[in-house]
Amino acid sequence: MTESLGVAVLGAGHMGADHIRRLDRVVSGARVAAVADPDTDRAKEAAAGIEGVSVHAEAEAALDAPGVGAVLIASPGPAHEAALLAAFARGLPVLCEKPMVPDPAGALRIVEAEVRLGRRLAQVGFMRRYDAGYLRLKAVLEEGRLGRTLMLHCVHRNAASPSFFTSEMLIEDSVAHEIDAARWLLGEELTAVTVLRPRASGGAPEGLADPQFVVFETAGGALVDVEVFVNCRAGYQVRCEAVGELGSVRIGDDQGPLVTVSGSAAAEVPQDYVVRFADAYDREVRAWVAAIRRGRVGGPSVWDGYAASVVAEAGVRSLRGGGRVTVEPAARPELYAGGAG
Ligand SMILES: NC(=O)C1=CN([C@@H]2O[C@H](COP(=O)(O)OP(=O)(O)OC[C@H]3O[C@@H](n4cnc5c(N)ncnc54)[C@H](O)[C@@H]3O)[C@@H](O)[C@H]2O)C=CC1
Ligand SMILES: O=C1[C@@H](O)[C@H](O)[C@@H](O)[C@H](O)[C@H]1O
Repeated sequence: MTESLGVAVLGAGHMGADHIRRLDRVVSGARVAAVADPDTDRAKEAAAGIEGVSVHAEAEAALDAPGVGAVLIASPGPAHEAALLAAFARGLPVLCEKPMVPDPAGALRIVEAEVRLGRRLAQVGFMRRYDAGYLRLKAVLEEGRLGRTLMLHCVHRNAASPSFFTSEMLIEDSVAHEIDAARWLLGEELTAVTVLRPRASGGAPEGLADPQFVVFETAGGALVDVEVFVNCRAGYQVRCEAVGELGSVRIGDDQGPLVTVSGSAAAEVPQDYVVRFADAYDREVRAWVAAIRRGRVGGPSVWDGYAASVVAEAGVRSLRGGGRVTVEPAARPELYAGGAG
């Protein structure tokens, strides 16, 4: 492919606007051809100054706009199923933000639709797989120096949650990242989940179960714990430590530059994911564009998206008082053969 890849971006909110900027200014070989958002003012603002872009209220109109050869879905999770099916119907490759489809039945419909096509068309936006720290952690585990991995300890804290956030979304939207990262790092499926609730923080909106402590069991007998705290107020903090038989490896403690002034020294803490994972999103979108230009789609698959939804749904049942809930996924189609993640 010699021409740049024309991308339709669906959703021009926080992530969509950031991906539009990235496609326009950071990633070579691609351009923003169309933007869709029911809030057309927001879409126009995100597309301002981009040559040749068209703006739409309806997602399907953007997919049919001139020059569109791929789709980046950054609308809210419940809108993803319709957008993925519309892209598949047009044979357009997709990068779909997580959660791919929050409801496992809908997620399975996406798997089945791609299997009917007989080839991969979609990549799911689990960007931790492109983060330098996570990649180093995975490399250490694969070297085998630590022996078998026994446990992962994860921390996922946001400074504040959006106003629409529910107790279930701490698992479906936030812990979704750790579910995928654990499957990918360990190469094992998560088979059971238990969600514990400490007392709620006074900093969380009334009624929100925040923080939560989530424990996953894996098929091979490892344990993964996740502290998720989406109104921690202090800043955005994502850490992961793998404990093996012979040692441990930990990422996420890197600080910003140390500023010393007026008798004290302090390091800056990023306030959100757009800053903390900026490099990972860049690498993710670059890899997606490069693969499409070579006629392929790689990265986290719709099966990975489905697996995350099934595990998260089990987590939601545990949160609602189900205790320890076992995960019961559908059979994995041949198209996605290989280990977990
Ligand atoms: N990978 C990551 O680290 C992150 C991923 N996300 C994911 O990105 C997606 C978007 O999240 P945010 O940008 O934070 O939400 P947001 O609420 O800031 O923006 C969503 C936008 O989508 C628009 N929209 C609603 N229905 C639509 C439809 N059918 N078609 C097109 N646009 C539609 C809304 O009007 C809004 O402008 C979600 O799936 C979220 O989970 C969000 C934050 C970080
Ligand atoms: O994906 C994300 C958001 O949707 C989610 O709400 C946040 O908790 C995560 O930190 C962020 O990476």
